[in-house]
Amino acid sequence: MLISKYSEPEFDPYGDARQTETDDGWRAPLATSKLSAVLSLPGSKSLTNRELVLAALADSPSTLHAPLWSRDSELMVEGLRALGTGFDRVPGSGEFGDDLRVTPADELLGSTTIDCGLAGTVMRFLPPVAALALGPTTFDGDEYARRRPMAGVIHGLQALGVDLDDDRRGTLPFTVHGTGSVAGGELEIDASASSQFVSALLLSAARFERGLDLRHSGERLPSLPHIEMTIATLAARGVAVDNPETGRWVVAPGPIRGIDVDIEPDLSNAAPFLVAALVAGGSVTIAGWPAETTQVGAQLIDLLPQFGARVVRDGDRLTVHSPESATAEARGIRGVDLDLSEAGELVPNLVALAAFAEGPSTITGIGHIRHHETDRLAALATELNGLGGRVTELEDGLRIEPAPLHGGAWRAYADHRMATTGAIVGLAVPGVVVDDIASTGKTLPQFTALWEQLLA
Ligand SMILES: O=C(O)C1=C[C@@H](OP(=O)(O)O)[C@@H](O)[C@H](O)C1
Ligand SMILES: C=C(OP(=O)(O)O)C(=O)O
Repeated sequence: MLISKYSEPEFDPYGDARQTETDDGWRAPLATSKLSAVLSLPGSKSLTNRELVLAALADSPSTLHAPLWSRDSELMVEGLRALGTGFDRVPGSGEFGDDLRVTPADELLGSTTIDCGLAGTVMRFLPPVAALALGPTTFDGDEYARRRPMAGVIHGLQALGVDLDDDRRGTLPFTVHGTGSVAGGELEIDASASSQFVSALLLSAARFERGLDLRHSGERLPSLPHIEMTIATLAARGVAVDNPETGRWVVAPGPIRGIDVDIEPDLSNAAPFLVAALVAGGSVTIAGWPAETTQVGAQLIDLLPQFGARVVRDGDRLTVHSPESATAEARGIRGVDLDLSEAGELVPNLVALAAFAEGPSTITGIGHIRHHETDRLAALATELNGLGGRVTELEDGLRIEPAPLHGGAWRAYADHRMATTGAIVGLAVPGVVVDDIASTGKTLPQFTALWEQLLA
């Protein structure tokens, strides 16, 4: 359990979830009538953690309005605080917690240890920051975090001349021996395993003495919208990223501006609620949907209609209605054939939807999600098949065939999106028990409370 170092009220990333857990797990509630819910969601993990890093590297203080307060953002704050960054909670108008004032350190200082938990953004985005700090910083995390790929960041920093001691394992734990500056310059990395390698280096690049001329050399580059998000957050702080050709990014050295920034609601965390409209029937509305965004969750607007949903936007409200072809006997969900290489983090929830479709689905381009919080391809196949599903693992994806599901245990593997996927299945299948619903605290500590609101 993570103890917040903030002043009162203490922040508990597992608060709502813990209250609803029993000894054997969380009994996923069954939907007993059609949904008609309007929900608001807390801030985006990807935006919050980028803005925290950039605020810490900026030349003046920043304020984050309506940031995410969750395990991943807490770990990012604690990591940056350990390097000397100042944080103050300030009352804000957000529904889900205070605003956050970030005061950059005069000089970043190492001689510390950073706990990355299971957060990809923390383990990838902070080592370049630690390289800019004076003194050694040791990185470690949860047990499974030691299996998540880090090579692009580790070898990338080493190639830039940073003294990084990783016992040649290419994973956590490792120590960055920061000297207060990074030379920067030309660099080639393979980011096939995670777009976060590219984002990590770009976020700190303007603070390198020669900036960065970064090339990606691998066969594929997953999660491109997340790199676009990195570029957009840098641009808002006066850092231009030149993209002269596919797979190459150039950043000139220069200041990163302190700014006040509104954090958008997390659109990937909208996925379980929107998917629920198709599984349980009825409609689900998310309030506060941004007019424009770089979040990959926005792709749900085009993805859900492929399963048969009707999606309506009305100002800042996005509503998903169950398929018009739905009847009292059938949900009317269509099977799909999708390449989700850009939207890997949406896969678990969409696979649950495919499990209720009338025809088979194939989802490809997602080999990299074997390196997310768990091997998501194996986890999804194992858990759905354990409930009677017919899911086959492909080299870079999954094939899902229609099959009647029955209740039983659903393992979350400490993965927030596996936990929410179990909740979706449990909407329509009686007796699904999720072993670790508290893992939703990684990015959405309010998950179980919002799920109750969804079903109210
Ligand atoms: O930069 C980010 O905020 C993220 C990038 C993606 O990582 P991968 O490229 O490893 O899939 C995504 O899946 C993850 O949830 C968040
Ligand atoms: C892959 C994910 O997280 P992380 O930021 O830890 O990579 C995710 O949230 O789906």
